[in-house]
Amino acid sequence: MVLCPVIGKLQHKHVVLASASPRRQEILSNAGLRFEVVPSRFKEKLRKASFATPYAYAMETAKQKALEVASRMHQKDLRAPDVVIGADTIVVVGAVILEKPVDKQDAYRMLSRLNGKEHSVFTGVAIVHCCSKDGRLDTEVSEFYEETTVKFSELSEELLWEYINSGEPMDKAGGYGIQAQGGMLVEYVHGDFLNVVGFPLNHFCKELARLYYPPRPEDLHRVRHASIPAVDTFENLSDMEAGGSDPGQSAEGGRGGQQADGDRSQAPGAPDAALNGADGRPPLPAGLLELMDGFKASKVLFTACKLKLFDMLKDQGPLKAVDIARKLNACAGGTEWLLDVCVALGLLEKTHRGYSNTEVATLHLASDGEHSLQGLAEYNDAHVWGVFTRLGPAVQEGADQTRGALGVMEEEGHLSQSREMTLQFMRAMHSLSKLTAHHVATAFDLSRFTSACDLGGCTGILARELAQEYPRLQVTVFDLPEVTELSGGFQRGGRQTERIRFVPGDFFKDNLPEADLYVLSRILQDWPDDKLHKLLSRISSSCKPGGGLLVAEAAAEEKERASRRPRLRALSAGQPRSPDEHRWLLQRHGFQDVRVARAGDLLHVVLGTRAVP
Ligand SMILES: Cc1cn([C@@H]2O[C@H](COP(=O)(O)OP(=O)(O)OP(=O)(O)O)[C@@H](O)[C@H]2O)c(=O)[nH]c1=O
Repeated sequence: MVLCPVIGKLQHKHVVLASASPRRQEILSNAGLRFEVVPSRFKEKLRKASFATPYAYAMETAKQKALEVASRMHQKDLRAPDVVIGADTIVVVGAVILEKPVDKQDAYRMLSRLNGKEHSVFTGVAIVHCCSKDGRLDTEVSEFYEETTVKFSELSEELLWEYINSGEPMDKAGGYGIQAQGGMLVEYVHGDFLNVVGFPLNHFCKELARLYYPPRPEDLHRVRHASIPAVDTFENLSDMEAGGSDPGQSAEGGRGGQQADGDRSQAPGAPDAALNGADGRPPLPAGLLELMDGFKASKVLFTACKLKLFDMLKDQGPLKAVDIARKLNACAGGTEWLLDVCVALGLLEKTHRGYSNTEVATLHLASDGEHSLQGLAEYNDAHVWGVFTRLGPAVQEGADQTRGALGVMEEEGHLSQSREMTLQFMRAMHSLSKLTAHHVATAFDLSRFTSACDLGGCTGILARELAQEYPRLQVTVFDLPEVTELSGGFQRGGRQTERIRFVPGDFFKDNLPEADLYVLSRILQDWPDDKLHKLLSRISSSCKPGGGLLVAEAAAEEKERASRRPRLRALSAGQPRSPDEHRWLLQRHGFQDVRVARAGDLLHVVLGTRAVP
C-alpha cells in the first residue's frame, strides 16, 4: 500500500536506487516505493576541503553516485531508467567528517570522538531524472540534504570495544548504527531519525511533492487581512503566487535546493516552470515578484522580533492568537494577521493548539539563545532600513563609492552616535560574530602565539573563542572607549575570560597594545583605501618580526562577489575585497607566508607573518 500519494507518482516509472545500503532499501520499500537496486561504483573520494560545508560534500557525493549509475545503465542498454536516487550519509563532529570506518582501530577513533558529545548526521540526496535523446543521456538533478543532531552518552572504553567487536560499526558512517545496538549509545536525537539511519524519507516525500505537484495559484493559502496599512499589499498574494514563501526554505536559507550556498532564490528573469502557462503567455516572473516583496518580509520579521513574539512563544507556546494579542496588548485582528504571515514565512507553525515557533525561530530569533540573531534584526530595523530608504538620492547625488553607494560610514567611525545606537550596533555585531567566531579562531592553527590583540573586537566574542581554543593565549580586545565601556554587559563567565582584557582606544590614533598576533575581523571592508593602508601600516610597525596578522572578511571569491548578499552589503559598506587582494595587502605591509583559508560559509581568513623589516 502506498500511503503517501507522491510516492505513487513514481509507481509507473523505472526507478533505480543507486545504493548498496540495506537500510536505504528497507526504508524506501517500506514506504511503498518499487525500485531496482543498482549499487553505485562511484568512489567516495571527493576532496572534502574544497566544499564550503559538510552537507555540500554529502550532496555532491550523492549526486555523483546517482549519475554514475545513470550513465552506466545508459551505456549498457542505450536506455536510462526514469529516475535514479543516490544518497550519502556522513557524521560531522566539530569540523571533522566521518564516513565508514576502514578497520576496528578507525571505528574506535570515530566512536571516541563522538563519545559524550553532540554531533550532526547529514544525508545528502540526489534525485536524478533521466531521459535519452538521440542516444545521448540528459539528466536533471534535484538535490537536498537533511541534518539530524545526535548526542552520545559518556561511554566506557570497555563498552566501546564490545560494540566494535560486535562488527556492527563497520559499514556505517561514524561507526555506529542507531537502528540497532548503536541505539544504546545515544542519549538523544533531534530531527529525523531515518535520516541518521541513511535516508530522510520525510524530506524526500516533500521534495517529490515539490517536483510533481507544483502549487496551483488557486490552491495557495490566502493570508487573511486585518488592517496594517503600510504593508497591506500582502493581500495581493504576490508572495504566495511567486512561490517565495515555502517555510522551510525562506527561513532556513541554504537548506536543500540546488545551490549549497544558501542563495537559492530564483533569478528575477528566470521563468518559474511550475507556473508557466501552456497558452503562450509569458511565465509568471516569480523571482521578480519575490524581489518586489522582499522588504515586506523583512519588516514582518523585524516587527515580530521587536514585539518579542518569538521569546513569548519559546517560553509559553503554543498560544492562540487572542492570547498572544492580549499579552502583547495589541489588536487581535492585527496580531492574527502578523502571525499568519509569520507562518507563511516559515517563522511560526500553526496547529489546532495555536501558534508556536519553528525550530529556526527558537534558535535564531528568540533573544536569549546562544545563536540568537535578534540583535542583528533590531539593528537592521532601527538603522539599516532607514539608510536604504535613502538609496535613490544617494545614487543621484553620488556618494563616496568606495564606501558604498550609500556612503553611510561617518568620518571617524560609525560609532559616534547615541549610546542606544552604539548598543544596537554592538548587539548586531555580537549576533553575527557568534555565527562566525569559531570558524575564524580555528581556520588556522594559532597555537604558536601567546598573546593576541583583536582590533575593533567589540563585545569580545572572537576573543572568547580564541581564548577557549588556545589555552596559552592572552587576548586583548581593543576598541573605542564608548564600546569597551558597554562591553561588560555582554560578558558571560567562564574560565577563559580571565585571559581576556578590554583596552579602550582608537586604532587610528592610539598606541596599539603589544601582541604576537593582531586580529582584524570584519574591519577592513568598512574603510576606504587610505584609512585601510594607515591601519595596516600601524599594525605592521607594532608587530614584531615573527608575529602575525589575521584578517577575516566576508567571503568574496570572484564568483561570490557577484552574488546577492555581498553585493547588497557593498551598498552600505563598500566593495568586498577578494582573498587575493587581502593577500596582496598583507604582503605590501611587510607580512610574508600569507595563507588564505575559508572560515565557514560567510568569511575567508588570511594569516601573514611579519617579516624582518
Ligand atoms: C549513522 C548511521 C549510518 N548508517 C549507515 O551508514 C552508511 C553510510 O554510508 P554511505 O556511504 O552513505 O552509504 P553506503 O552504505 O556505502 O551505500 P551506498 O549508497 O552504496 O554508497 C549507510 O549505509 C547508512 O545506512 C546506519 O545504518 N545507521 C546509522 O546510525
